[in-house]
Amino acid sequence: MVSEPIIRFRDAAKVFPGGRRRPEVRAVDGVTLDIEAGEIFGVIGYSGAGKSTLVRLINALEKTTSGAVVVGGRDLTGLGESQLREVRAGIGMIFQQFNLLSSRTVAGNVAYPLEVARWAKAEREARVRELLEFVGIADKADVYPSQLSGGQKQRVGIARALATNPRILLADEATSALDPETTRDVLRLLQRVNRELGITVVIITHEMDVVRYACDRVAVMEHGRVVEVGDAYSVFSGPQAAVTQRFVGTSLRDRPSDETLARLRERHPARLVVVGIDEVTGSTRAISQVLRGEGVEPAVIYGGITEVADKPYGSLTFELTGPDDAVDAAVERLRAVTDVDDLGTAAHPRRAPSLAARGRDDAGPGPASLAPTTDRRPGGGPFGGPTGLTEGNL
Ligand SMILES: Nc1ncnc2c1ncn2[C@@H]1O[C@H](COP(=O)(O)OP(=O)(O)OP(=O)(O)O)[C@@H](O)[C@H]1O
Repeated sequence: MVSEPIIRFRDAAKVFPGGRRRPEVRAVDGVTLDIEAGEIFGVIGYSGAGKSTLVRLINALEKTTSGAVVVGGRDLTGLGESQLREVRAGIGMIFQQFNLLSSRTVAGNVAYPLEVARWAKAEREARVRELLEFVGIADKADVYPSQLSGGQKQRVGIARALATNPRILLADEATSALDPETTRDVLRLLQRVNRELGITVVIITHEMDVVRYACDRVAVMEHGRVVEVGDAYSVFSGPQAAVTQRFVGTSLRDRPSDETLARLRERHPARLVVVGIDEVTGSTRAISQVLRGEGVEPAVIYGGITEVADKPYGSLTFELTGPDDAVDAAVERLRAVTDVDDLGTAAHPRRAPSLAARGRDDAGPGPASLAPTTDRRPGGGPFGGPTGLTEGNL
C-alpha cells in the first residue's frame, strides 16, 4: 500500500492584507505540493519568496487564507485551537537564531517541552540524557547557551525539538548562521534524525549547497509560488525555471563569464567547447574516449564538477587543437554523448546561447538580501563545492 503524503498543500494561499500605505502580500500563492513521510524535503528560494510562511502553515502558526494544508491526514483548515495543539505536538522546529532560553542550562532547555507536556521528573531526566547523547553534547548538560558555539547551540535546538517524539521536524534556515564545516555537521545530524528516527525533515534554505548535501527532494519557490519540484538531482542538473538556473549558477560557477572567456581566448586561441558532465550521458570516461580520436589534442582549461545527491554534475571547458576538420569531427562525436556549447575560436568566436543561462561564474549574486554566507569564489562552495578546476589553477 502506498502511504499518504505526511504533508499536503492543496492550492494553499496566504495573503497578508495591505494597509493604507502597504499593498497586500501574497506570501504563499496557490501552492499544491506533497511531502512524503520519511523524506528530507528542501524548500529553496531567495529572501521574500515565501518559504517561512509556507513552513508556518504546516504547524499552523499561520492559517491559510484559501486552499488547504493537510498534516498527517488532518486538514488544518477549520481545526480548533486544542486540535491544532495536538497537530503541533507532532511537529518539532529549529531556527536560524536557535531560540534557546538563556537563563536555562542545556539540559533545562531540552527539558522545557517535557515540562510543558507534564512528563514526570525521572522520565524527563532520562529523556534529556538520551537526547543529549544522540546529538553529541552530553558533556554540556549543565552549561548555559552563552558558553556554546553556534553548532552546539543548534544541537541543543535539535534535541529540544525532538524531545516529545515528533513525526516531522521543520528546519527554518537552521544552518544559515553557521560556518560551512558546522553546517555540514548539523546537516549530517539532520540526516541521522531522518534515517535513525524515521522523522520527516523539511529544510528551508536559500543555499543550494544545503539542498545538494542533505535533501532527497526539493521545491523551488519564487513570489509565493512553487516554480519547480522534483528530486534534488533532476532539479539541479536540468534546472528549468530561471530562478533555479540562478541557484545552480551561483553555486557551481563552472562556466566562464564573458570576461573570463575573453582572457581564456588570449591564452587558448584554438576551438573552445563547454561539455556537460552528468552521470548518464556526459560521464568523464565517455568524453575522454570520444576525444581520443585522430589528430585532436584536447586540454581542459576551465570547469567545475560537483555532486548533487551523490551524482556528478557540472561542465568542463576544453581547448581542442588540430586541423579544422578533425576538430569538427570531435565536436560532433562529443554532441553524440553530451551537451556541448561550441564557443568557436579566438579568430571566429561563437556565443553559445545556453551559456547565457546556466552556471556562469558571473551569475548574479541574487537580490541584495541574499545572505552572504555562500562562498562565491570559483571552486569554493560552502562545502568545498566543485572540484575547483578554474582558470587560476590550470
Ligand atoms: N506577518 C506578515 N505580515 C505582512 N507581510 C508578511 C508577514 N510575514 C511575511 N510577510 C511577507 O510575505 C513575503 C514572504 O515572506 P517569507 O518570510 O515567507 O519569505 P522567505 O522566503 O521566508 O524570506 P526570508 O528568508 O527573508 O524570511 C514577504 O514579502 C514578507 O514581507
